[in-house]
Parts: sequence; structure tokens; C-alpha cells
Amino acid sequence: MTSTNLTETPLGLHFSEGSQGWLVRAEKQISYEVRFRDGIFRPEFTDLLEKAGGNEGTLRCFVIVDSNVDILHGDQIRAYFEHHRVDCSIMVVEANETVKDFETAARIVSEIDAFGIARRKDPLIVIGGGVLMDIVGLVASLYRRGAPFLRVPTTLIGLVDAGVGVKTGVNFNGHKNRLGTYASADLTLLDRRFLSTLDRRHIGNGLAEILKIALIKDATLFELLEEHGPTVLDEKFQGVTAAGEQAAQSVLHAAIQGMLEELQPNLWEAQLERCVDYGHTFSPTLEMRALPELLHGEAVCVDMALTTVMAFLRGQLTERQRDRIFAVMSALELPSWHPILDPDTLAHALQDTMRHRDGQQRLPLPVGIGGVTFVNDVTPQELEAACALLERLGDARVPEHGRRRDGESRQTSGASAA
Ligand SMILES: NC(=O)c1ccc[n+]([C@@H]2O[C@H](COP(=O)([O-])OP(=O)(O)OC[C@H]3O[C@@H](n4cnc5c(N)ncnc54)[C@H](O)[C@@H]3O)[C@@H](O)[C@H]2O)c1
Ligand SMILES: O=C(CO)[C@@H](O)[C@H](O)[C@H](O)[C@H](O)COP(=O)(O)O
Ligand SMILES: [Co+2]
Repeated sequence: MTSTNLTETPLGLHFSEGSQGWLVRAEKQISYEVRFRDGIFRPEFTDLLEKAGGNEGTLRCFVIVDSNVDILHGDQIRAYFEHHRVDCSIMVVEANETVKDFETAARIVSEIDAFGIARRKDPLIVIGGGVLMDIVGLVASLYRRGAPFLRVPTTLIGLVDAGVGVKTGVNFNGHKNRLGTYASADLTLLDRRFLSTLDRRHIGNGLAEILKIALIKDATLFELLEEHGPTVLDEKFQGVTAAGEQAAQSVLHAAIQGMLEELQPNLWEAQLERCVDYGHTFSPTLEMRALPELLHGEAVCVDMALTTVMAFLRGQLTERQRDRIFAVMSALELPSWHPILDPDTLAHALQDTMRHRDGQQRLPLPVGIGGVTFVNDVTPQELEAACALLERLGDARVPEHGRRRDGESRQTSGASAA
């Protein structure tokens, strides 16, 4: 239907005499807030209640809490809702990548039905990491075709990535996020105090997504990670020292600002060349095939290590820049190699991602540190050469070996030195 033969009818509908059909056009403006608030469950803070329709005493909401968060913070969460006399049901859900599926989503729907929520007034509140937020986001977008929801991320990935955008999803048929929607939460409350109970490995996991932003758009953030990465990892972003506090605030602010700058103009991903897809070309296949060994950010880091080598081999990164990147990955205790990597697996992963990118590779590659370009000409030979070089340069630090527990002293890793 071309716009030239359209006649606008009085109420704004368009009719085409030529094709004898109507054209319906509508726009939906959305806005949502992502707000820092340390100590969100302290009784004096009412941010969480802003969107729970009704007055104090008549507030009603359905709360979904990650089971590990419930063990560590459940008493405070319950006390908060009791203090504010909120009529709520709290559902505790085990959440990790192996149960990020439609069955878990359906269980949550059943519980919501049993409790009963008013369609527009009573929000869902999700308190947990990226997995639970992705599942509950999907549920919220499906439930009566859209229920209000609020997010309280409790992991670093949740704070800097999964909690700030609009993508929801579950894994399906062995594929990462194969079922999903775009749905904005009404409000996300970022409370970094939750990170105090997160284990060290998951702090590193979140730092991988921060490193992603640094590598493709923010050289200053990269320098911050070079200088203060180990400190924020040690201090879990809690600001134990003055320098650590300054670094924690700067790193979180830059990472979220950078992410939102990329998301806002392309929220529905009309543009499939997304620099925030950096590290997410080969990693969906690697993550799912290595499940549960590689965490999301770890798989992203292995992908970034591979594409760092590809960019180096193309002359887009100097050897010095390449080695600085590997040194930061190592300092953040992240893997830059995994035994699952081989040219066939990589070629298969690229094929699957090409379908996701509508038939083209659209592979983001770094240009220097902080720049990006998209390429469509990667060959199997290039993957083979990059894989061979990465096997020499990379570090397969996985949980069993090379990873420190909290409190242990730091060891140098085998990754290439600057
Ligand atoms: N929607 C998006 O835009 C987006 C962006 C990035 C990542 N993701 C998704 O996020 C997921 C990864 O998220 P994640 O790393 O948060 O994993 P996760 O949700 O599995 O949480 C990691 C682990 O930490 C535990 N945990 C959560 N908070 C805790 C706390 N405060 N203290 C102690 N333990 C705690 C959880 O129980 C879990 O075992 C992936 O599935 C990824 O695809 C989505
Ligand atoms: O991991 C995620 C989202 O799951 C983010 O870090 C990232 O920025 C992008 O959204 C990813 O590229 C993933 O997108 P998709 O493959 O799920 O469409
Ligand atoms: Co990601």
C-alpha cells in the first residue's frame, strides 16, 4: 500500500481505493526510570510503593524473589512490606541459567492467578538477578497482555545491564533467549548494597558486561577498569576504601550511562547493528553448550577475547592494545579462552547469530580501545586463525582452577602480559 493513494478518513484512519484496504497507524510513547537508591528496603524509603496503586494500607502487589536473595535478605524484604502494610504475596523462585525457561514463567503465572492482581494497578515486583528479571519481564508482558512491573536487581549484571533495558526472555530448545519480548518496567531501583552478598565470581561476571561497554565506546571507562578493576572486585562495589568508593560510583555510572545511551535511540532494535551486541555473537552458543560451566558474562568475555584477536589480526588493534585488553580480563578474573572453542563451533554460532541479525553477520569489532566497526566478511579461515592465536594467548580460567575464593590472595594469570 503506497502512501500516495491513501485517503485520510475523518477519524484519522487511512483508506486506499486502489487496494481496497485500511492502513492503521499508532504510536506508543514510553518512558521509564532507572534510579539509584542504596538501602531500598529501609523503612523510610518509599520508592517501591510509588507504583503500587492505592494508599498505604491498601497497597497490593505480587513479589517474586530469587531464592538465594530470599535466604540472605528475605527477612528485611518481608519486614519492609509488613511495615508499610502492603497486601502482598511473596513467591520465592530458584533462578539460574538452567531454569530460565518457559516452565518457570508458567509457574509464576499460576501463582499470580492464585493471588489475583488488578490489571493496571497492582504491580509485579521482581527482586533478583538477570535470570529472574528476564523471566518476570516476560511474564509481565504476557500477563493480560501487559502488567505493570518494577525491578530490583540484586546482581552486578542486573544493575548495569539486565535491569536497565527492555528485553525480556527465556531460553528455549537449547537456544539462548529464543522466546522473549520488549517490555519496559515502570521503575528500576538500583541498590548496590545487594552486591555485598554476591559471590566474587558473579562480580567478575558483571564486570565483563561493563568491560563490553568500555571496549566499544568508552576508553575512559576502560582506563578506570585498568586502574581500579581489582579494587571494585575485591570490595564488591561497597566502597570499603575512599578510592574504592569513588571507583565504584564512577564505574557504575559510566557503565549504565553508556548502556542507556545505546538503548534509548534503538529501544526496539529497529537497527540491528548494535554495539552493545559486542561479545554476544559467538557467546550465546558457547554459553548454552557449556551450561552450567560458563556464566553469561564469562561467555561474553570469551567472545570478546576472540573478537579482540580478530580485530588485532585485521590491524584494527595494536599488539599493545590487544595485550592491555587481555590484562584487564585477567585482572577481573575472567576467562579469555574455553576448551569448547573450535572453528566449527564458532562457524555454527555465527550462522545462528546471523539469523538473529536478519541474515547478515553485523559483527561488532573493536577499533582501538573505545571504538567499534561492524563487519560482514568474516570467513571460516579467519575464525580458524583467530581461534589458533587465542588458544595461545587466552586463559581458560574456569571455576575449578585459577579462580580465587573471597579472601584468598591474588595470583597472576597465564594471560598475555602487556
Ligand atoms: N534483558 C537484558 O537486557 C539482559 C542483559 C544482560 C543479561 N541478561 C541475562 O541475565 C542473565 C544473567 O544474569 P545474572 O548474572 O544476574 O545471573 P542470575 O540471575 O542467575 O544470578 C546469579 C546468581 O546469583 C544469585 N544471587 C542473586 N542476587 C544475589 C545476591 N544479592 N547475593 C547473593 N546471591 C545472589 C542468584 O540466585 C544466582 O544463583 C542471563 O540469562 C542473561 O541473558 C539479560
Ligand atoms: O545479554 C544481554 C541481553 O540478554 C545484553 O548484555 C546485550 O546488550 C544484548 O542485549 C545482547 O546482545 C543479547 O541480545 P539477544 O541476543 O538476546 O537479542
Ligand atoms: Co549480555
